[in-house]
Formats: sequence, C-alpha cells, structure tokens
Amino acid sequence: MIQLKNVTYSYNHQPLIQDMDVTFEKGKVTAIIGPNGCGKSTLLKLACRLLRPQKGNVFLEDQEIGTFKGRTFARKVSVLLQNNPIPDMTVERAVLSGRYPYQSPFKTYGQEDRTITEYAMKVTGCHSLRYKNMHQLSGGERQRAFLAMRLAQDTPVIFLDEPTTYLDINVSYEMMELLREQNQKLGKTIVMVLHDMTLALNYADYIILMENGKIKACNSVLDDELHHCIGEIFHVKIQSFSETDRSQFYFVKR
Ligand SMILES: Nc1ncnc2c1ncn2[C@@H]1O[C@H](COP(=O)(O)OP(=O)(O)OP(=O)(O)O)[C@@H](O)[C@H]1O
Repeated sequence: MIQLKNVTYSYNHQPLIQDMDVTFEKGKVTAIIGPNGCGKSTLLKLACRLLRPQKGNVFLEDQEIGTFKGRTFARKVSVLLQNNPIPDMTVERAVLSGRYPYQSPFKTYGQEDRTITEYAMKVTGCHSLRYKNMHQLSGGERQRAFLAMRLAQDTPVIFLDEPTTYLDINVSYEMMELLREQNQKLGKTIVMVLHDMTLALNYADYIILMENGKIKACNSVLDDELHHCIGEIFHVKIQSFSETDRSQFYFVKR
C-alpha cells in the first residue's frame, strides 16, 4: 500500500497539490485520470519519490519513502515515465540494465538476471528487437522495450505515466492485458496515469479522478458516483455493454 498523507506540492511557489490524502491499494490496479495539466504526473512522481513534497509524507508499507536506500527502493518500486532518456545500447542490454538494483560491486549480472531479461523481452514482444540499438526503434517499439526494462526490475509496485503513448490501439490493449496479468498472476501493485478513459475503466480496479490539483473522486471503477463525476468533468456519459456484466464500459458524448 502506498499512502500520501497531507501532501502539498508547488511549482515555483505556485501551489498545485494541497493537503492531499490518497491511498494506492496493494495488489490492485489504479488509474489516475483527469484533464490536461490537472496534476496527474505530479501526483505519480510524488508517490514514487521523483518529487519530494514540501509538506506531508508518502509511505510505502508504512515506511516513509525518503528513508529507503536507493537500491532497496528500486527493488520495490519501478517507474516508467513519459519521456525517458534513450540509452545508447541494444534492447537486450537495456532490458538487462533493468536489473541494476540487484547488482553490487561484488556481483555482476548472473543467470537469474538473464532469465528475467528473456522473460521481460518475450512478454513485451521485444525479443525480435533484441540486437537493435534503442535509438533505432520506432516510438511504439521503444515504449515496449522500456516496459521490458521495468518488468526486468521485478518490483512489487510499478508506476507508469501514460504507458500507451506511441502505441497503436492493438498494442495498447496488449500492454493493458500484460499489466493486468502481472497484477493478477504475480500480485503486482500497478498505478498508471492514463488519458484513455476506456482503458482506465476497463483495466483498473480503482480510479483516481483529478481536477485542478485536487482529487474529485477516488473509487472502484464500478462506482456510480465516480461515473457521475467523470461525466461532469469530461461531458460524457459512461455506458456498460451489459447491465448484468458491468465490466465493459464505453463512453458517449453528452
Ligand atoms: N517542472 C515544472 N515546473 C513548473 N510547472 C510545472 C512543472 N511540471 C508541471 N508543471 C505544471 O504543473 C501542472 C500540472 O502538471 P502535470 O504534468 O502534473 O499535469 P498532468 O495532469 O499530468 O498533465 P497532462 O495530462 O497534460 O500530461 C501544469 O500546469 C504544469 O504546467
């Protein structure tokens, strides 16, 4: 479980997030949604200690995240951001480098690291790209390679900021299926910022809906009040394909 307690964050003395309390449930998939510029990426960065709150605290399993040593934290939490620096190396080498938290001056990459690297390349569909340089990939291929790096890191918690950027609709759904599988089979806690609300509603357990730096709603994807708030903010109506199976949603413009 990741908890933000009473968190305040300002850019250049302009308050964006103020006294925010929010919890990301362990073993669940949470999607953060909201209009452009409402603070989704900032919230994600605060939760994975890429930003430090000016006030308040963030806890991972009841321990303040700032108190973890670098490698210990990197064994618990991996993060896929929107604009990652592109490493000048092959895909295989880049995915293997995701194993860095398990290395030390006395231990280099071993069989376990290579096995997990193979697995991560396979499930993300990067296997055939393994000998290409990261700079030679298309946007979508590179995004899959970055995801493979994060899976190789093998952490119980994965944060992703807009993971479907650059991906076509098929690959977007494949990526969501893969993340869902990581959650259901391996119990990973997944928190992702998503612009595509159809993906958010159909793949998350919980939705955090933000507006102007504030949380407008935070609830199960099935919650009617949440649907109402989404409808108000985005001027849409949420419908389910079936009244009995309320697990497949789509949107219509109001
Ligand atoms: N490094 C920064 N310095 C100053 N202001 C920033 C910085 N990063 C973000 N902001 C501002 O903070 C606000 C929230 O940004 P953030 O990236 O968290 O929003 P977002 O909801 O993720 O947006 P989007 O959906 O467009 O990606 C925006 O007004 C943005 O301009």
